[in-house]
Formats: sequence, C-alpha cells, structure tokens
Amino acid sequence: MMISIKQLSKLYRMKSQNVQAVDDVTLDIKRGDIFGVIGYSGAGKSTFIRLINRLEEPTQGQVMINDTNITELSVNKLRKERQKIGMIFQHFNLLWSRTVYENIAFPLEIAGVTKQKRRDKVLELIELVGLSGREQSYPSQLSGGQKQRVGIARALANDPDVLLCDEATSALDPETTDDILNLLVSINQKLNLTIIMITHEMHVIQKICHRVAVMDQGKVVEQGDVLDVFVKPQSKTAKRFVQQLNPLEHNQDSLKPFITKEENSEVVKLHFIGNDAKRALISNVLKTFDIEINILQGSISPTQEGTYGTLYVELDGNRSVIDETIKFIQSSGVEVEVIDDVT
Ligand SMILES: Nc1ncnc2c1ncn2[C@@H]1O[C@H](COP(=O)(O)OP(=O)(O)OP(=O)(O)O)[C@@H](O)[C@H]1O
Repeated sequence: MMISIKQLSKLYRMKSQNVQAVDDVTLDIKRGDIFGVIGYSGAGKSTFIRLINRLEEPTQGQVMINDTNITELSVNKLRKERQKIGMIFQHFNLLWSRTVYENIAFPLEIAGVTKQKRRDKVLELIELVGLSGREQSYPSQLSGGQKQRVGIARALANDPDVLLCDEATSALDPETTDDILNLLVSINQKLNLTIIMITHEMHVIQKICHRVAVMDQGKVVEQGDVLDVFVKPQSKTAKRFVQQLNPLEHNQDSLKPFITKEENSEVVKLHFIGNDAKRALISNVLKTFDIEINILQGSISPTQEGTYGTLYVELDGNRSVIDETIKFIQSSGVEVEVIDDVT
C-alpha cells in the first residue's frame, strides 16, 4: 500500500466552539491510483488533504506514505519528505513576480539542484504540461488553465511519488477543466504517480478517478471503486452526488408520461456494467420472447474503470413471459431492478 491513513482526526479549537473538521478517517490508497475525495462544502476535504502533508497538524491518527510515518517526522525531516509530495491548489498559488520558467525552477532551487540540472528539468516539465513557448510569460499573462499547468509542473519538479490536488479545477470553466483532467490522467499513466484529488464535483470523479471516498461532516461515509459507487451508492450523500451527474435519470417522475400503464406491463431499470453496455440485449430479447418493449429513458457514463449504463424500459406482455424475460436478462449478467412506484 502506497498511502495508509489511520484514524486521522482534526479538531479546531476556537473560543466560541470546537469544530471536528476531520473525524476518524481510515483509508488505504494504492500506488498509481487516482483517488478522489468528494464532499459538500464544509465536509472537511481541504483539511483532510492538508493533513496528509501536514500543512495542518492532525490532532490524532497516522499518515504513512511508502512506509514513512509522516505524522512522526521532525520539522526538518518533514521538509525533506515534502519534496516527494507535490500539491496543486484551486487558486494556483503561483509567484507573480516570477516567470513560468522561474516558478517551476523554484522548488528545484530550494532542493539545491544545480543550475544546469534545473534547466533540463524545467524544460522537460514545460514540455510535459504543454507550455512550450510560454517560459518567459508571467502568471498575469496566462489563462486559468495555463496557470494550473504551471502549478502542475512546479508540483512535479522534485519527482514526487504523490500529487495532492485541492479543488484543482474548481476555478476553471468546463472545457479547461477537462483539459486539466486529461493532463492529470496522462501524467498518472506516464509517471505512475499516485494522485489524491479533492472535489465537490462528481464529474471530476467520474472522469478520472479509480477509487473514491465520500466525506460528510468530517467522516468518510462510503468508499470503493468508482464504478461500484456509481452503480450502487449506499449512503445518502453518495446518492446525491451520483444524481448530480444525471438529474433526469434519477427523477422517476419524469418517466410517468411515457408509461402506457397496460395491465400486464412492468417498468424495469437495467444496469449495464463494462462490456455489457455494448451488447445488443434488447434486440435479442425481442427475437426470443413475445413481448413489447417501450424504451423510457437511458444514459451512459464512461469512467476510468469502464462504462456504466442504465436503461428504463416498460415490458408489456403476458405475466409469465415478462417473468421469463426478466430472468433471461439477468442470466446475461445485466442487473434488473423492478420499479414498482412510478405509476
Ligand atoms: N483553520 C480553521 N480554523 C477553524 N475551523 C476551520 C479551519 N479550517 C476549516 N475549518 C472548519 O472545518 C470544517 C471543514 O472545513 P474544510 O475547509 O476542510 O471543508 P471542505 O470540505 O474543504 O469545504 P470547502 O470546499 O468549503 O473548503 C468547516 O466547518 C470549517 O469551518
């Protein structure tokens, strides 16, 4: 295990009240994973990610990275260890009086890297993040997406094992967000870099994460493979986030006008996972059974771990044929949920 977090907590003590910002969080993150942490504002995400590199000191618990106990390190050792933990921020946190080149060179200067080596590394990073030609620009002359590219290059300067991303795309428009997410995926693959990503947008999780933890009031209320959490969210918070992606699909009221309400009809929701989504299931059913199928609504969501699709259909026919049809669909590996309460 690359990162192992045990019973991590942070209590902010204030005059008027105490806030348990992070509450007993235990998580394991594998090398090379893109691990998402999602939660609403105030859930404790920023505090959590800042506890990992001790920008905030935990009140309790342990953070292990590559068998180093981060929580126990002295200030000096922590400074050294932090070079292996890159971080990017929502508002980029660039040095405004320095050029793109100088911003990226900065962590190398601090690490005592010689001028020639610095130069090679900076130029390599500028190429990696797609900023060739902008070396001498100042942050004020760059777009938001370009600024975040500088942030990413700077975070990678000392060849970290881990990249912490604190709402790294929240200040960007949707198109630029996708560009930056694609860049993070390509860096993750090229460098086998482990990435921890804090966000309040399910889209970000869907697009790039392998695994996800859902935070609510300082606690992790659910965690698992992104595809599993998408298909079967367990907690109320996870369900709300999944709905964010496709609000229409989760509002079953919107199906009502399309249902014929024949006496013998049944409305079912089919869950297609991975390659199931590519099969011609419906036409197979129609060839095999004497049944009518009324398609009500469908959607497909690609994730890093495969595709997830849902399809609402109304099956109309003889009761026993409907039952056989449902069995047939289930036996082909597609999950069938009978929806009783739409009509
Ligand atoms: N330095 C601080 N001192 C006191 N309380 C804090 C401090 N930082 C955060 N908090 C409180 O801790 C809780 C969690 O905040 P945090 O910023 O970690 O949540 P978040 O999920 O990142 O939300 P947001 O996206 O709005 O920043 C909030 O109630 C917040 O007010």
